[in-house]
Amino acid sequence: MGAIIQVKDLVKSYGDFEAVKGISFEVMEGEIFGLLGPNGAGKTTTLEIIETLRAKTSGEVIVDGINLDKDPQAIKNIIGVQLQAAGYYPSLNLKQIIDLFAGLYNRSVNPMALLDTVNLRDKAKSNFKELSGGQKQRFSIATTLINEPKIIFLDEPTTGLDPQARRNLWDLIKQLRDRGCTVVITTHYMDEAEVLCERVAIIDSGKIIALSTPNELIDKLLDSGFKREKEVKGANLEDVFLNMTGKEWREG
Ligand SMILES: Nc1ncnc2c1ncn2[C@@H]1O[C@H](COP(=O)(O)OP(=O)(O)OP(=O)(O)O)[C@@H](O)[C@H]1O
Repeated sequence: MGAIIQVKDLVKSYGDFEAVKGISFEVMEGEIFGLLGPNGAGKTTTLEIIETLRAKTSGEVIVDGINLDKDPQAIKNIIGVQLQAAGYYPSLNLKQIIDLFAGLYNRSVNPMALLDTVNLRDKAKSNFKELSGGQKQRFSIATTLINEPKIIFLDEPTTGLDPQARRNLWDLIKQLRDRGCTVVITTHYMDEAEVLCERVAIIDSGKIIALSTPNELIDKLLDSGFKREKEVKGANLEDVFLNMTGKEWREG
């Protein structure tokens, strides 16, 4: 499969400050691609430029053969973007919000089937503000799927979730990939990137400093003679926690 996203020499300046300093990368069709980097590295800026939500300073972005400069609307039609929670209508219930979005996209969707995908069928009649943090995250992922996108963008989708909810969201993201969706994700959790991503780009101060599979990056570090200071045990505290509290969703 070929590249579905091509980014070439992308630059973004905010006034005198260059937040993205000429980065180039490709995302392959059907992969889960991770953008990793410390706070302020330029991940969200890069993502929002590709999503057509922020103007770039220079460079080229092509999504599924569509040039961002020529037809941003055509790009919008084939992508799913996880919206900020604050963007939802507080007085509508989940089913009504899905119906509303489906109308905006001019798509016919089965709201209950969509809620099943993210394990929220029981909450169909609840308002968004009545959901827990994990439920809100899952619902926001459900809304990215309404227009049956070829690519979905998830900006730190598991931040603030408990270990059960994180693992279940990982399963959901893998299922979307298995259904043919390309997924671009940003995260600060390296365990998440290692489990989910076929390839990752590490961004630091607006530049890509590494781009490969997690395995290759780890092997390269080991080849350089790297050794952990503390010997690693066969399990960690998260394994203890999950073993004692179970892996099922905790909040409906
Ligand atoms: N609208 C803006 N105006 C001015 N500077 C901005 C603007 N948006 C982002 N920046 C700056 O650009 C840099 C990159 O920000 P960006 O949000 O892309 O980083 P990030 O990698 O997503 O960080 P985080 O992990 O904290 O979300 C930061 O130094 C930030 O302060």
